[in-house]
Amino acid sequence: MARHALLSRRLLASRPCVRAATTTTTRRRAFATAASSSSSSSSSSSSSSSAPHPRRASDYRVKLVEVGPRDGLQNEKTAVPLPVKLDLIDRLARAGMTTVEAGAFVSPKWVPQMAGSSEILDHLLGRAPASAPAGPLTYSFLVPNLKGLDAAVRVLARHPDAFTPDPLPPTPSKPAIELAVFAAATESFSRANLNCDIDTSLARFREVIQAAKEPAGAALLLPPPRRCACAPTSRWCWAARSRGTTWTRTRWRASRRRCSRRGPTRSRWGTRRAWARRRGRRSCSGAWRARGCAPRTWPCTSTTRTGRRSSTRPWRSSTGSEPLTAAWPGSAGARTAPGRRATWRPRTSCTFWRRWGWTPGWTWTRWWTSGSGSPRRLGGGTAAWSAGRC
Ligand SMILES: CC(C)(COP(=O)([O-])OP(=O)([O-])OC[C@H]1O[C@@H](n2cnc3c(N)ncnc32)[C@H](O)[C@@H]1OP(=O)([O-])[O-])[C@@H](O)C(=O)NCCC(=O)NCCSC(=O)C[C@@](C)(O)CC(=O)[O-]
Repeated sequence: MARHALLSRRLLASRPCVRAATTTTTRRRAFATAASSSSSSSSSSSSSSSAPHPRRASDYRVKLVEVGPRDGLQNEKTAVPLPVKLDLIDRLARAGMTTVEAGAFVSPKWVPQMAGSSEILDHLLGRAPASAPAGPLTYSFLVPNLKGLDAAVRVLARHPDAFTPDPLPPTPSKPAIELAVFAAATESFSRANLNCDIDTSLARFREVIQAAKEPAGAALLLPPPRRCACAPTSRWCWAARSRGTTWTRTRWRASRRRCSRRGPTRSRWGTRRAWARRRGRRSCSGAWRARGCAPRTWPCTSTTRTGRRSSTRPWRSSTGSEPLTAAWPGSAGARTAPGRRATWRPRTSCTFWRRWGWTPGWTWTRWWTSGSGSPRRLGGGTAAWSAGRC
C-alpha cells in the first residue's frame, strides 16, 4: 500500500486560557532545534558531519500513536456505527495504547467515515469516569482548517473539566485531547488530500494555530511537531539523511520542484535509490527543518525488510538532538477493516521495537486479548457492520 506520509503538528487542547509552560518550553526547544539546524543547513557547512551528538537514554523515547480508529476506519466503504468505533477505541486503550487517534474534524463529503468525530469526542469526554479505560490516555483528532478547529473547540467547550490541560499528564479519568493539523510533502498529494497546494495548506496551518492562540475559547497550544515525514520517496530520504546530507532552503525548493514534477515511477526500493542518486540524494528531514519543524516521528509503514531497515536508519544515525517518536498507522484499525492487511502486523511491530531496545508499552498478547484486532469481536461484529444492524 503506497502511503504518503504527512507533516502534522499537534495542537494540544487545554482548558480555556490555561497556558502550558512545558509545551511552550518544548515548543521553544523544538523550534530551537529546527532553527539551529536550518541555520546550519543554510550555511551548508560541513559542520553536520562533525562528531555525532552524544546519545542520551532519553533519546530512545518512542511514542506509538495508534491511528487505527481514524486511518484504519476512514477507508471503510460501509458506515461504521458509532458504538463499534467507540468499542474499538476502548479496546485499544485496554490493550495498552497511550495515544489513540480517534477521528478527524474534516469534511464529511471528503471522508464520510469521519462525520461522527464530534460525537466520538463528545462521548469520550462526557462518559462517566467508571466507564473510562484503565490507563491515562491521549485522544488525538485531525483538524485541517478553521472549520474543523471550530467544531472541535465547540465540543471541548461543552466539557471544560473533562480533559487534562496540557502539560499535565493525562489521568485515567481525565484524558488529554490532542488536535493535529497536517500538510503533505508533495503538491499532488496535497491537492488530492486537502484540495489545495502545499503553501495554502501551510497557510491554513498558520490560521489554525493563530486562532488557537486567541485568548477567547479553548487555548490551543502548538507543541512540538508530532508527525513529520516526507514525500512518497521518503525511504531514499532516510538513506540520504544517514549519509549526513545537509539541506538548504534553495536545495529544498529545487528538490520539491523535482519531487512534484517527477516522483519515482516504480515503487521498487532499488529504483528509488537510483532515482534519488540521480537527483542529488536529498534528505527530507533537513527540508522540514528548513520549514520550521524538527522531524519527530517517522511513520514506519513498510512491511518489507528493506523498508524496516531504512525506517530505522534515522534512529541509528540521528544526532540525538531530538527524540524521534514513531507512529505507524493502523496496526489495529487496519486489521479491523475486513479484508485489509495492517501495514505492520502488531506481532512484527512488537518484535521490531524490542529488537531496537524499545518497549512499546503494550504487548502482542494484550493487543490480541483486547479484541482490537478481530472484527468479529467489535461491537456487533463485521456481519452487523455490513448489515448495518448496529
Ligand atoms: C480540508 C477540506 C475540508 C478542504 O476541502 P474544500 O472542499 O477545499 O473545503 P471548502 O472550504 O470548499 O468546503 C467544502 C465543504 O466542506 C465543508 N468543510 C470544510 N472544512 C470542513 C471541516 N473541517 N469539517 C467539516 N466540514 C468542512 C464546508 O463547509 C463545505 O461544505 P458545504 O458548504 O459545501 O456544505 C477537505 O479537503 C477535507 O476534508 N479533506 C479530507 C482530508 C483527510 O481527512 N484526509 C485523510 C487524512 S490524511 C491521511 O489519511 C494520511 C495520513 C495522515 O494517515 C498519513 C499516512 O497514513 O501516512
